[in-house]
Amino acid sequence: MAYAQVLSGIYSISFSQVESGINHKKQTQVCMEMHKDKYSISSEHSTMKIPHVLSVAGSDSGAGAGIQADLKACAARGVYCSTVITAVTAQNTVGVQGVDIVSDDFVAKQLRSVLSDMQVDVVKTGMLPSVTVVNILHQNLREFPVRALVVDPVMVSTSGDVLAGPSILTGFREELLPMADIVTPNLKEASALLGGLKVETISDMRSAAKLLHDMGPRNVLVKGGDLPDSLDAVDIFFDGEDFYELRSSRLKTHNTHGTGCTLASCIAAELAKGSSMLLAVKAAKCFIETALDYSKDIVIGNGPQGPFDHLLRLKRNIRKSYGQDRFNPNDLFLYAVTDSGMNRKWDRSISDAVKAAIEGGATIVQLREKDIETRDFLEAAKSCLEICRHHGVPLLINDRIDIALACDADGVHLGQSDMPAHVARTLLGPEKIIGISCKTPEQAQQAWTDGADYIGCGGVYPTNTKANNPTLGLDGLKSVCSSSKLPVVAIGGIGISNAGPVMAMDMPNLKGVAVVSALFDKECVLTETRKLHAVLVETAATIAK
Ligand SMILES: Cc1ncc(COP(=O)(O)OP(=O)(O)O)c(N)n1
Ligand SMILES: Cc1nc(C(=O)O)sc1CCOP(=O)(O)O
Ligand SMILES: [Mg+2]
Repeated sequence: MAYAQVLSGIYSISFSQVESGINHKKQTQVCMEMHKDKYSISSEHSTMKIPHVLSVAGSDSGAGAGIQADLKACAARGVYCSTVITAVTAQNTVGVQGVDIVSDDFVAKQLRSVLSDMQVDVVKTGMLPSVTVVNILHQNLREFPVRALVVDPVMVSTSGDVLAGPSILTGFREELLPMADIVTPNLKEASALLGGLKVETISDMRSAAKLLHDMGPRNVLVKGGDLPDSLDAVDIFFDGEDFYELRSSRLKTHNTHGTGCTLASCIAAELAKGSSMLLAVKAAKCFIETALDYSKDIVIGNGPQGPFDHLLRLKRNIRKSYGQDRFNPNDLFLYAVTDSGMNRKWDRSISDAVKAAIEGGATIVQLREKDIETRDFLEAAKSCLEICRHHGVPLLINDRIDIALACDADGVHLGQSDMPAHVARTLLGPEKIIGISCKTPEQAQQAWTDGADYIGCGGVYPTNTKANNPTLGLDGLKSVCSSSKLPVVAIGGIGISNAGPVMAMDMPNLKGVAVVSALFDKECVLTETRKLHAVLVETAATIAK
């Protein structure tokens, strides 16, 4: 019953773009009946609606991509997945040895079987081998509307084998893209959809996203995994108004077969659970990064490109896997920490300061409000949370677990004299982010044991913002980084002039810098954040060379 209530909450989240497609579900009723010594649940219809994705795609006998990847990705995200198989491929880690296309009639039959009966929330498409199949899908979606359509315009396998000819492009352009809530092409697919336009740089990706958006999909994600000379895997997300550059670290692994199918399926799964589009995309990217990292050394097959393991969650410590889902260490890249005194001095509200920092490129925000009333802190936290959620940026609260709980912030940052991390974990649960300040290797090791998600290490340089704060220097930062597996963010006296040398230390777990006065003790937060962001990006690019 509680689960049914939770789900009804999820469905109340509006999908304004797809409202016309909402499938009105039958109301269900449950009654608990007591029969002597036992309870039974009776209902006229089923009482638990499980989020449901229908994958319309080809089968991969090697099970790294296609329908098999979609099934595993949805299972990993806790979502039911039904399937319509459009083609059967004989495929392994070497390449595609054969393709047997399922007849158009039988694709139509499968679609009708599922859509007419099973209350699908989101349809995700992969390999669509002919324009006729696109027509059939289009007709079925008009007859059986769903809440969202995710189109992965598969044309070529990762091994380079062609899975759909150029004739499919007309079907995509004229029928599927105008109905799609998101389309997720890689560089080659974006170029093909745009008639051979060159898509080779981040700037090309932005232009391509805009042009593809003009074809009708509500959102576009151009995947830059194949970008040459890029330190990170950079994708461009465009929602028709704003561009977002989504970065994740590029992992050294050959086990990448099926990442495109998995990404699209994860987006579909998150949408089916009620997520907004940007959060769905971010969660999907984070899942891929975690799965690739977990699978980087597994050996399946003798070919150049192996599959990865979607179901790591089953094999890992539950808390850590939850942790990986909702916390992406790359979010520590530019960490904005507020200070009410500084914002008061410059006559702006906390929420205006936070908004400007995010617009300038801050990737995570901490409210560190040492001298305001609890009631005012809570109000400020709620309005900042709204801004942060809108931009997909996590919001943490300094010291005050009560405030974090009351406004449902994404987590807390705690110092050595604050509540111990393991107690905070018990109070906050497995999904919240916990950061711990550490100045020594011993504290860093304890933070890991206590279940923290990241370390804040400082003061790297002398600071006026925190009284009597010892300065560790770059050497102190290095020794904390080397003694922990946790991601680290450097803090203390960092600004535009000295952020470069911090990041240039190139410690693998040093993910970014946290700053207070460099952003907030300035007249224009937006300008200062942009400048610092540019310095960090430039340093990262230099290191990559
Ligand atoms: C990212 C980050 N790192 C360190 C700190 C300092 O936290 P703490 O030691 O609890 O000191 P106060 O901030 O509470 O004065 C931080 N806030 N953020
Ligand atoms: C809040 C805080 N914690 C520190 C630590 O060393 O743990 S230094 C610090 C203040 C950082 O402010 P600024 O960027 O203005 O120097
Ligand atoms: Mg503290």
